[in-house]
Order: sequence, then C-alpha cells, then structure tokens
Amino acid sequence: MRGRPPPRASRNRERAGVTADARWSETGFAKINLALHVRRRRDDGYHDIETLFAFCDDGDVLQAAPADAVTLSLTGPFAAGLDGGGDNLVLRAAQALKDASGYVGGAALTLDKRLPVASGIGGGSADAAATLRLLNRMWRLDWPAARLAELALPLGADIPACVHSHALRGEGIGEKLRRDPGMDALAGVPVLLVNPLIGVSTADVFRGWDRRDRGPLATGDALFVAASGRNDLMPPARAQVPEIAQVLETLGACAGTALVRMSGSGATCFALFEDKIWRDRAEAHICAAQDGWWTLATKLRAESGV
Ligand SMILES: C[C@](O)(CO)[C@H](O)COP(=O)(O)OP(=O)(O)OC[C@H]1O[C@@H](n2ccc(N)nc2=O)[C@H](O)[C@@H]1O
Ligand SMILES: Nc1ncnc2c1ncn2[C@@H]1O[C@H](COP(=O)(O)OP(=O)(O)OP(=O)(O)O)[C@@H](O)[C@H]1O
Repeated sequence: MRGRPPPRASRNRERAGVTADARWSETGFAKINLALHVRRRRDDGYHDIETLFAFCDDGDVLQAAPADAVTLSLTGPFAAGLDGGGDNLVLRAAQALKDASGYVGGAALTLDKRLPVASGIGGGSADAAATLRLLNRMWRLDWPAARLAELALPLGADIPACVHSHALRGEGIGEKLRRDPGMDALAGVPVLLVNPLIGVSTADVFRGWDRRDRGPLATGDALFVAASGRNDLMPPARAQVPEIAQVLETLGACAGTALVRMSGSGATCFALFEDKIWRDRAEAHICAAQDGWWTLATKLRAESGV
C-alpha cells in the first residue's frame, strides 16, 4: 500500500523552515511489566513468557517533519548514551514501514531521549512503536494497529505491545496480546519508576534464568493478577546488578504502596501507589537520599486507539 503525501499545510510549513509541527509528535510511552513469568526456553533461544504489560503516561518524545529521506537527531538527557545511526530502533522501524508500505519520501525525525537506555522499561521498543504510529499518520498509510504490531515484531519482542501502549496480557515471546476485562481499573494508578542508572542487557538476564518454570500468571482482575504474580527475571538481574535489591528495599519501605517490583529485565523498579500524594512523597524522599538514581513520577495509561 502506498501512502499519500503529507497534507499541504505541513509541506508549506516545512518550506518556511518550521520543522516542529504539533501534529507530528508521538510519545514513546514507558512500559512496565506488572508481572513477568518466564515459562520455557525455546529452541530458537527466545523464551515463552506470560506478562501483564502496562504503560505510563510519560516517555521519550518523537517529532517528525516531512522530508525526502529518513533521518534522526537525538536530544534530551539520555541522548549521549545512544547511537543515532542506522542501528537505532527509530530508524529501523521507519525503514521497515517505508519498505513494507512502498511510501515514497521520508521524515526528519527528532527523538527527545528522556528514558534511561537498557533499563527494562522498553525505551527502544517504545521509540520504535512511536515511530510506527507517527509515520503511519504522517504518511497517511492508515494501517490498523495490529498490522503495525506484526511489522514490528522482528525488531523486538516488546514492540507489538508498545504499538498499543495500554494494559495488555502478553504471551508467546510477548507478541500474543489480549485485553482482559478489568484492565480499565489500572488507568490512572499513580506509579513511581526508580532506576539506579546501571544498564542491563536483556539477553544476558534471560541467559541467567534458572530454567525453572514457577507456574502461570493468574487470570481475573488485573490488580489481582499483578499482585499475585512475580518477575522471574529479577533474580538473574539482581545477580548482575546488586543495586536492584537496594532499589526494591527503598521502594518497599515507602508508605502507601500497592505493589513494588522490578520491570522487564531491569534494572528499573516500580511502585504502584494508592494515592499520588504517597507517590510524590516517596519520590522526594528517594531523590534526597540517592543522588545517582533516576526517578519518574507518573501514572498508568488508559486504553486509547492508534
Ligand atoms: C524482558 C521484556 O522486556 C519483557 O517485556 C521482553 O521480553 C524483552 O523484549 P525486547 O527487549 O524487545 O527483546 P528483544 O530485543 O526481542 O530480544 C533481546 C534478547 O532478549 C532475549 N529474549 C527476549 C524476549 C523473549 N521473550 N525471550 C528472550 O529470550 C533474547 O535473547 C533476545 O536476543
Ligand atoms: N531508540 C533507542 N532507545 C534505546 N535503546 C535503543 C534505541 N535504539 C536502539 N537501542 C538499543 O537497544 C538496546 C536496549 O535498549 P532499551 O532501552 O530498549 O532496553 P530495555 O529498556 O531494557 O528494553 P526492554 O524492557 O524492552 O528489554 C540498547 O542497548 C540500545 O543500544
């Protein structure tokens, strides 16, 4: 399918030298695994998982302007730790969409990198998904979310969930996605993310899993599923980054928490709070006590279309 050229107004603005157009902006929403059960190592080296994905209201910010070629510039607090070249997931996602759609043209992309890199909250996956959502609109492709998610899977197991960016149950390697009744209750829940600013390799952490299947994720009410679940990647991640234990202990000692756990392959840990006042108090306390830790006070996202 070929996309239509961008609307005249934005082409005119581009000629006038205005590159940022509010319409051509998307957030790469931070991902949290409220629970993550690793069930089996597969023959292809990947693992079958059962996870409850949730997404935060904040994340990296991607902007685009119509252009002849696909290019990427990086800004923001975590831009320095990232290569903006062809390996960047933003460029890989843009190229995959261009190739698959046959779109003639490009996009000048700017990524404001606000999430720490290699931190278990899907930064690169969220950016790739934001790229697909943004270019799908700007290039007028009108692909449904499920088609974008299918295109994205070869780029990363988390990207299909990030295309949707709302609470979902994930199975397979994370690509079999289902919205269960009761997930609406997660929307708006106050959450605090804390990262000790030590990068973790997802592949290394999966490799450190002890291959013991500890059983399935529950079904039913989303908060119950989360609370009764585990993160099976926490022990191998903690073996590589002992600071994770300290982050979990610090969050666990805060008042007003409903759930404290590590996300993904770490090292980011999160706490869900009963009220945003408790969340903000916890963040203030942690920032005062730990100079080198990154925090983000946010809330869980509601379901919304692409
Ligand atoms: C840990 C999670 O973040 C939980 O949502 C994901 O399972 C990882 O998703 P991701 O970072 O998008 O993963 P990918 O970029 O596809 O894979 C990175 C590496 O993690 C390992 N990997 C990933 C996903 C999975 N289900 N099993 C795996 O074993 C593989 O060694 C793979 O080479
Ligand atoms: N736009 C991007 N943002 C972050 N990392 C990227 C990006 N593009 C490519 N990468 C590469 O992807 C690797 C994983 O980074 P990312 O931040 O996605 O990890 P993560 O948060 O642990 O992800 P997940 O939770 O999906 O395992 C990094 O080592 C980085 O080099």
